[in-house]
Amino acid sequence: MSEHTIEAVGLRRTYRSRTGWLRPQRREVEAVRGVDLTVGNGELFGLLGPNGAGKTTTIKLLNTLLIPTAGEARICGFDVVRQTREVRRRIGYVFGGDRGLYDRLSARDNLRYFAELYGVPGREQKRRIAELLDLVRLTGRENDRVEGYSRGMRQRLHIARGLLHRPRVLFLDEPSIGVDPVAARELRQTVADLAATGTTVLLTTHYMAEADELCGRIAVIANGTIQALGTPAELRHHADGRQVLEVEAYGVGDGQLAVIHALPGVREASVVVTGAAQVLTVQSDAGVDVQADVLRALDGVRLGRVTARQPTLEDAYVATVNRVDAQSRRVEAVAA
Ligand SMILES: Nc1ncnc2c1ncn2[C@@H]1O[C@H](COP(=O)(O)OP(=O)(O)OP(=O)(O)O)[C@@H](O)[C@H]1O
Repeated sequence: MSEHTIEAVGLRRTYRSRTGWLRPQRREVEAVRGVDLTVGNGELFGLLGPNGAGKTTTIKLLNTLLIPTAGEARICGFDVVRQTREVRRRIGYVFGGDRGLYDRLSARDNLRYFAELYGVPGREQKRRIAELLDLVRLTGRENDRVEGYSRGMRQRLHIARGLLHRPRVLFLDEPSIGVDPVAARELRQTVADLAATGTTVLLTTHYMAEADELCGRIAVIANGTIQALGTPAELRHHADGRQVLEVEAYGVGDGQLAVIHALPGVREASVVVTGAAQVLTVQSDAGVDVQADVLRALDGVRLGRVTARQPTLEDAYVATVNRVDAQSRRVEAVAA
């Protein structure tokens, strides 16, 4: 089992909570329902999925913050339940957002403080901190107070903090959440540089482009299970044999979307709101020209640009996630 840096077999986690006050009811959420995963040494692996898919729960099961309801996992050969100390020594955890740094201290002093906390030997601290400031491109700003940092800079400092004790594995949970596109690009560069140092990275993200650019392999997770796993190129094959029509529109309703979905040759149809406009994306079999039918179904809706294009990794992802949504709706209907 131990030739993999991360290995999970049949991982499950059910949350039990109570809702209501007068008549409390028990509620169970199966957040992770049997995840099998192996990540090799030095790999940059992405967990990609929509909100509530189970990404954070999976990370927390692997980094010992949560105990699995069933299944097992090992990090560098150590069991996450029975050998937590061994595991913790070898991992770092960085999550998106602003918490966890001391605003009134400089980056250097923050790192000094955490180096003490993580037991980095005194004689090593100075060199390690300088190395990390360099890696996360904060050299030159290291003596400024963190309160003046942008979100992207803070996030890079978080990464440096997570690496102080030279972990073999770094868990990065949604690193670019709330970070502007330019800063997100710098952040991605930091993650790529980090992977080049041989650290194994498990990254969760909503952003397809981020996963595509950075990750050697990606697992698409939805509804608590892995729906697709492979290199970005392999995942793109899920959309092979398809073509995509994109229509900018203003006011597409659910009824019209259902009609488009039912058209001959159409495999997926979804609407995303971008600013004032909607973008309707229709995936169809490559040999079938659905454009005229789609435009007819949109009769009365104000339309903008209409583009036909080849499928991207994002389309493959949408296809996978929509398939899961449809399945779970069917299961709910049967249960009702
Ligand atoms: N502490 C908790 N108690 C009860 N339910 C929880 C708890 N934490 C998460 N859940 C539920 O478990 C499911 C998976 O959540 P999780 O946070 O792992 O998803 P995620 O893929 O990380 O989502 P996001 O991208 O929104 O962070 C969701 O339905 C969520 O509501």
